[in-house]
Amino acid sequence: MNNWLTIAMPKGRIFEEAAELLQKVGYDFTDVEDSRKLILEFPEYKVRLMMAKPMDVVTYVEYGAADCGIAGKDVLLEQDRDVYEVLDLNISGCYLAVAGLPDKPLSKIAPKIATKYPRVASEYFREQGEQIEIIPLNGSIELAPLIGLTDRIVDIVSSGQTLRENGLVEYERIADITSRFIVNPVSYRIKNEQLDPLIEALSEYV
Ligand SMILES: Nc1ncnc2c1ncn2[C@@H]1O[C@H](COP(=O)(O)OP(=O)(O)OP(=O)(O)O)[C@@H](O)[C@H]1O
Ligand SMILES: O=P(O)(O)OC[C@H]1O[C@H](OP(=O)(O)OP(=O)(O)O)[C@H](O)[C@@H]1O
Repeated sequence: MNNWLTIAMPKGRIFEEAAELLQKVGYDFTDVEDSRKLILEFPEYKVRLMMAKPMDVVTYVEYGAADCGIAGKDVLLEQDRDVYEVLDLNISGCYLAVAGLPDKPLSKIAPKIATKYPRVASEYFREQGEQIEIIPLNGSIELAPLIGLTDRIVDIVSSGQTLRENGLVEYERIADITSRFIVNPVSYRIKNEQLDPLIEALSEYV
């Protein structure tokens, strides 16, 4: 079993696109979608899938619990972990932006920013010369400016529907985001016979 490849897969929206891509290179994980199992084994491929929360994929890969995984660039920017980012899969495209109520200037002293990405937000505003106060949240970030909790949010935007339907506007765009194929540095060396062909095959389709 130790020559198997353990892949940390993000549950939810990325999984579907990632499974489609992996099917193109011969790995059919489509029936996984209906399962609640968290570890799934595929002897035919010598692959073990770990079904993880998207925010946790990089942790599993950094600690070697998974040899490789698929994570959004937002998570990689936020967590800054010791993994190799070997391929941009060009799936789950979105972007990180600063947003808030329209025509609302930033508070002069320590404007409050709600976000699931405190490190990204702090670095961004520091580069703008702004001293901010982070209000960390885990989801539905758009609520914060609506209830007067914060001046702005730093969150993911894709179609802009969530911002529009909540009367929020985008102020600045921080970074374009896609999902990336990441590898544990030790696995990259000792399992390169399995990893190199997979990365090579994927690179033909991204
Ligand atoms: N609206 C979106 N459109 C496209 N990609 C997105 C969108 N929102 C997030 N993503 C990407 O998908 C990844 C997972 O986001 P998602 O919000 O589904 O996960 P999560 O918030 O960790 O899970 P949950 O929402 O179940 O708590 C993000 O890291 C990001 O790269
Ligand atoms: O620009 P849009 O197409 O509207 O997409 C942006 C929304 O998508 C994500 O929310 P998600 O649905 O993942 O819920 P969450 O807020 O719990 O992360 C993100 O947090 C934004 O709220």
